[in-house]
Amino acid sequence: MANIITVEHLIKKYETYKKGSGFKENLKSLFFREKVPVMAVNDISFEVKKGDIIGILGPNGAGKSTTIKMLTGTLYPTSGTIDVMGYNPTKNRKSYVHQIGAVFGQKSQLIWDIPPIDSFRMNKAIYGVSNKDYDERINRMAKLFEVEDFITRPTRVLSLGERMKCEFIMAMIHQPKVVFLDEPTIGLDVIAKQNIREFIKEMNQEGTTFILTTHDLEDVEQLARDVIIINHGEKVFDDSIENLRKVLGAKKIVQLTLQRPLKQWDIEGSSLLDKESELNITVSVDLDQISITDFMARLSDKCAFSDISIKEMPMETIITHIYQSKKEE
Ligand SMILES: Nc1ncnc2c1ncn2[C@@H]1O[C@H](COP(=O)(O)OP(=O)(O)OP(=O)(O)O)[C@@H](O)[C@H]1O
Repeated sequence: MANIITVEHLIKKYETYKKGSGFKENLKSLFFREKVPVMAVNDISFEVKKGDIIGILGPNGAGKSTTIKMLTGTLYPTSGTIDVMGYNPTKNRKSYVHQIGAVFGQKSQLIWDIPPIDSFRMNKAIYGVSNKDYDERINRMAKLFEVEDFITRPTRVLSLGERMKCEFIMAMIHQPKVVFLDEPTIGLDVIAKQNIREFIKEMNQEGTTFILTTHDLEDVEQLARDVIIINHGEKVFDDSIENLRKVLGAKKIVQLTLQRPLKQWDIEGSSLLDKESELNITVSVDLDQISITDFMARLSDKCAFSDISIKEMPMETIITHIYQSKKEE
């Protein structure tokens, strides 16, 4: 599939100033300020395919927001190139913003004192959307999101979940081909999160490409087809979600409630991960060494248990492993 975004050797260096501690140091810094560079994004290259949903993950301060800001053209890169559908985001701003949409969980695009429906109309005028297209899109999105009841109330009285639904509608009125989402489900309850995710899936099926940064791994598991992980400004993973799941090998996590305490764990191809109590244990099973059927047979021979649950390796464990392994290198 064709690339919609190509990023090459992207670097963003912020300059901060060292602040002295104590009176003497503070006085000195009035006349001489020592520059301290922060490499927020340090030589990152990647590509995004048309129609993809790509998740950008990373711990706090990794450089995700800085990357998204450069992609949307609100921040100049120190060096490197960004190509989004043939556009350089910091040049030809006017035509570029017609092609993209953005939803930032921490920042509203709606006008606080007027109802969302009026903000929508404002975007309609800014982007020159025809009456027919506007009516069609608004009706459809309003139905999908069930926002009819509250889009006529001032934005400032809306709940966070209601406002976020309106933020999405606001970003989609001009039918952008690429949409950037920075923490779009932050602070939302499970139902609101699910609504937002369904909306993203639906818009993606109609051809919109989404670039998503989030700390919510559920967002990534449910939405992303490809994942980029950045840590300390550097790219440490760039592959499909399937391959991300396989980073620690083909493993299953088995939780057991035993009937009698076990002296030791010795089933080949598996290892004890956690012992919550004498009778409650968690085991990791390596499917490259033992099939789950053989493991179950061995388990039944070895011990009596009253409860069992078999799960995938948690995404959190995999991602923490990726963050840490890069740190140790
Ligand atoms: N304007 C700025 N001046 C100086 N340093 C900055 C500036 N903006 C961000 N930084 C620094 O750059 C690094 C990357 O910040 P960024 O906001 O991109 O991280 P992030 O991955 O989005 O983090 P989070 O998940 O906490 O939002 C951080 O160390 C941050 O302190």
